[in-house]
Amino acid sequence: MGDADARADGPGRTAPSRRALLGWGGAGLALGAAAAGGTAVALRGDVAGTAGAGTAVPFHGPHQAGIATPVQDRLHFAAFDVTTKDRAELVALLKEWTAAARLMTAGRPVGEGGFGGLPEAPPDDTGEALGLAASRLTLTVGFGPGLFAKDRFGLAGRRPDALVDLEPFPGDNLDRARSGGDLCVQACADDPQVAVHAIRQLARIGFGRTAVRWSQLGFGKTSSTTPEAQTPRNMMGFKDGTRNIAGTDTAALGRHVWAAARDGSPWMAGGSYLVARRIRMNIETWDRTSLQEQEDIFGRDKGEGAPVGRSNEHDEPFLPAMKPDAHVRLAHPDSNGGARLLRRGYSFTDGTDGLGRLDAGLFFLAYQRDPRTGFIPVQRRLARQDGLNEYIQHVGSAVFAVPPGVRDASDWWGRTLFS
Ligand SMILES: C=CC1=C(C)c2cc3[nH]c(cc4nc(cc5[nH]c(cc1n2)c(C)c5CCC(=O)O)C(CCC(=O)O)=C4C)c(C)c3C=C
Ligand SMILES: [Fe+2]
Repeated sequence: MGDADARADGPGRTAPSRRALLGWGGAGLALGAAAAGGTAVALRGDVAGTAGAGTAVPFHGPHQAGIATPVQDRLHFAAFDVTTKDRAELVALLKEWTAAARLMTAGRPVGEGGFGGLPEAPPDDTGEALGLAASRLTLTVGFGPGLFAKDRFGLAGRRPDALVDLEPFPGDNLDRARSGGDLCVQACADDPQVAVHAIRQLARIGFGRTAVRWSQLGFGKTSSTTPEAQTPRNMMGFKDGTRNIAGTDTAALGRHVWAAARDGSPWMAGGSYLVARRIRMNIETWDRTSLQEQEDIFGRDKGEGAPVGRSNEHDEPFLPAMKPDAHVRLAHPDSNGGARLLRRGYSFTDGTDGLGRLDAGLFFLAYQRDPRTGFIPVQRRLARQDGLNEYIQHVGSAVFAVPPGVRDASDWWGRTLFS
């Protein structure tokens, strides 16, 4: 039995899965190959007639899907602590996660499915996505700094210099319970149930080896990688993502997003670095702020999204025309030595804070080739000078090395790191 066919059913214990016992692994390989071949119509269901239809995003490729691929409507992001101390168990987990992700992104249930198997055992798949379309589900995995700690998994010498611990920025009010993590999985889909189902299956497969540390649901993407499409709006009502890096801009992606072997960690070539920040908005205060003040704060108008002094959203910003503390002026590459980020964040509303205010904001996700020349210099400037700071607070933070894509049906998340 291979690593991928062992599943933990308690701390330190592994048991053969029903999938392994019944030998369904070949079906996963065939589906992975189909997904790799290009856009596919994905059917999720155990038996003919229960399946939905929809588009699947190819799982295999040089880069993980979910970075430069078009942004979906919904997010479920989860950070995990690795609870096993055993490197072989961690490798087995990553292989099992890869096999499950390959199936789910192709619109298939995990393992043997949600019903019809051995009546004595729980089904391999929890079932809530049966009959739903693939919904452009992408699953993107990342490795946090803790994974590379000395005397843990023998990875200390492989920690990329770019995987820095983020410094505290002025104004941060970080909640440790919503920060950090050894592993992360970003699940994006057009159907929230599909994204939530995917994280749930991975958490379940990881039982005994990982535990969910924190998670975040998101809606209403606040940035897109498709500039030709309508720019989405954030919870402050402004178009967000106008000057994002496009998923088709291979030159900008190569320069600012994809890590290269020459950057110092060859295992990361084709990967990227993710910074996640949970940013709470004081929307009740914002809602009492005049339109002029709101527009000054961003340096763009609220209707069209045009930069100050210009007429159209995609006109080139003229920074000297903006207030010195305007967000766009401070975040623009010209103010930060050319730094550019691929933003992929989502809005969130997580109930209320007990004081009559919505716990709402932006779950900021940014991919870059190196946070030391990407997020960090931009955030240093914003944290000190941004007029937006009066209305926002950073309450969660994490950074992850996002390895290259899974090449084919025999490959797995993290192979280049562990091999
Ligand atoms: C450190 C990076 C950034 C953080 C944190 C951040 C928070 C944040 N941003 C908005 C809303 C908008 N941001 C816009 C542009 C923009 N923001 C950043 C970086 C961070 N934002 C960059 C690099 C840029 C692009 C600058 C440029 O090249 O012109 C815009 C304008 C539209 C757009 O281009 O996307 C809005 C609106 C919020 C609400 C927020 C925290 C809650
Ligand atoms: Fe911004």
